[in-house]
Amino acid sequence: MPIRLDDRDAGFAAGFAALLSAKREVSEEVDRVAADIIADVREKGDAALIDYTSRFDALDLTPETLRVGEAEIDAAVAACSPELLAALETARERIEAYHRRQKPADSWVEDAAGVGAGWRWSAIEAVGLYVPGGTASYPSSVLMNAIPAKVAGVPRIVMVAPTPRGETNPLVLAAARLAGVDEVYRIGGAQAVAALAYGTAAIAPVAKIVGPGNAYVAAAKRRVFGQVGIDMIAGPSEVLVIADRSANPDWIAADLLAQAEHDVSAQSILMSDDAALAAEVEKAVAAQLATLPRAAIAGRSWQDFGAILLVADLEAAVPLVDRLAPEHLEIMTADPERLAGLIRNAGAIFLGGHTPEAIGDYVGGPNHVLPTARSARFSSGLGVGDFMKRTSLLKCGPAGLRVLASAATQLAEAEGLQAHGRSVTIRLNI
Ligand SMILES: NC(=O)c1ccc[n+]([C@@H]2O[C@H](COP(=O)([O-])OP(=O)(O)OC[C@H]3O[C@@H](n4cnc5c(N)ncnc54)[C@H](O)[C@@H]3O)[C@@H](O)[C@H]2O)c1
Ligand SMILES: N[C@H](CO)Cc1c[nH]c[nH+]1
Ligand SMILES: [Zn+2]
Repeated sequence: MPIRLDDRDAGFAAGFAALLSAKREVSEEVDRVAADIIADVREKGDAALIDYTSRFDALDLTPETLRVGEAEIDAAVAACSPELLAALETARERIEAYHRRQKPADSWVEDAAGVGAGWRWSAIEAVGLYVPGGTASYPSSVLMNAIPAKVAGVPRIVMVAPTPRGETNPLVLAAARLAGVDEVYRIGGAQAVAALAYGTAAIAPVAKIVGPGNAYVAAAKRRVFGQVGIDMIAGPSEVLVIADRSANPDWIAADLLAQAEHDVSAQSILMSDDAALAAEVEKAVAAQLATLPRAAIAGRSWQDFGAILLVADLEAAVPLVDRLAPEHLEIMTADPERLAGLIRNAGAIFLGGHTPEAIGDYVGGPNHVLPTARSARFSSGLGVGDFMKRTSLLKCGPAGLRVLASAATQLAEAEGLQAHGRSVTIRLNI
């Protein structure tokens, strides 16, 4: 049974707090397992990768077969139908056009003191893309990870993706080729994250790891942060649908199940001011579940983490949405833009009944790698900026230095740092 709460009930505050703190992913056990795997990969390198891939993905590899060869990628492209490759190309074009708009600009200004100051953006030298592949394969996630990296100008783009039982979805490899990925390795989980962070004999380390994955992947990314950069915590998928009487209950049910089918730890929530609509949605979820091939996964997610929140008034529900900070927020109300304008915390917002979140997963243009587990309070979806860093630039001539010297030396003195002050004044005596 999904959780049911009504903000007019006495127990609502406690029930909502319990919903917020429900642990869907990082349990201490998952974190401990990820830590052990990382330590093992650091110690034993490729041998540990081979061992874990055999254990978790039922695939026997050698140091030579960890990497997917160019001939295998050629064969995968050839195995995809022209229609599917055309769909992939449509997605690529739209995702690239959207991300080109994100490219940040350098800046340089010479101020009244004659001092020049600015910044310069440069691409990160090597990035690792995690593409999930445990219970489903994600060609779309290849594009969402690789295209912004390419737009940013990253010179070395490395992709890892598990291939359970050695079954590779050819479209994953075709997407890697289309998006310009440089190296592909058939490994996943915490072991792949560790290999990217610390390197092994077969895999040179990268400077940053991005991309979504299950709880083990998310825990490993948290653990290697510092050794490498990471984008965010993009764990099991989430959707919050906020709907009024104008919405179609069958469409809402379909969207709730679209996220639930990702993972037993996924979370789908409906928030509405209309109890009759909520009841219709619940009925529609049950009916549609019966016809889904991934009903076992979606059903468990809905039973364990699904929720229906009734609110007296949608506007007053805005602070609740901000506290949940969902990965995806769908607004199916008479005036979605107005409600969207009031919301601060959401990874991505989908406006109106004709914008199913799945369009954003594949071809909308915006990135589908988004912050989960309430991290949309402080982070954003993957973008070009995640693959770049900003270096500041400063230039004083003799006149500019003279203008700023007095303030700088006074501040140095106040901090008790005499060498700092002297490094300024020594230049004034010439
Ligand atoms: N937030 C986002 O942007 C976004 C986008 C796409 C997918 N997702 C999420 O990505 C996830 C994909 O998960 P998945 O499982 O299909 O693929 P995955 O590639 O993330 O995980 C598979 C790997 O997990 C490891 N693993 C599995 N069980 C383990 C165990 N008991 N101990 C140690 N390691 C273990 C294995 O190494 C395996 O290769 C889903 O949760 C989905 O919701 C999120
Ligand atoms: N909804 C996922 C992000 O939570 C992304 C995805 C890829 N393919 C299908 N869906
Ligand atoms: Zn999805």
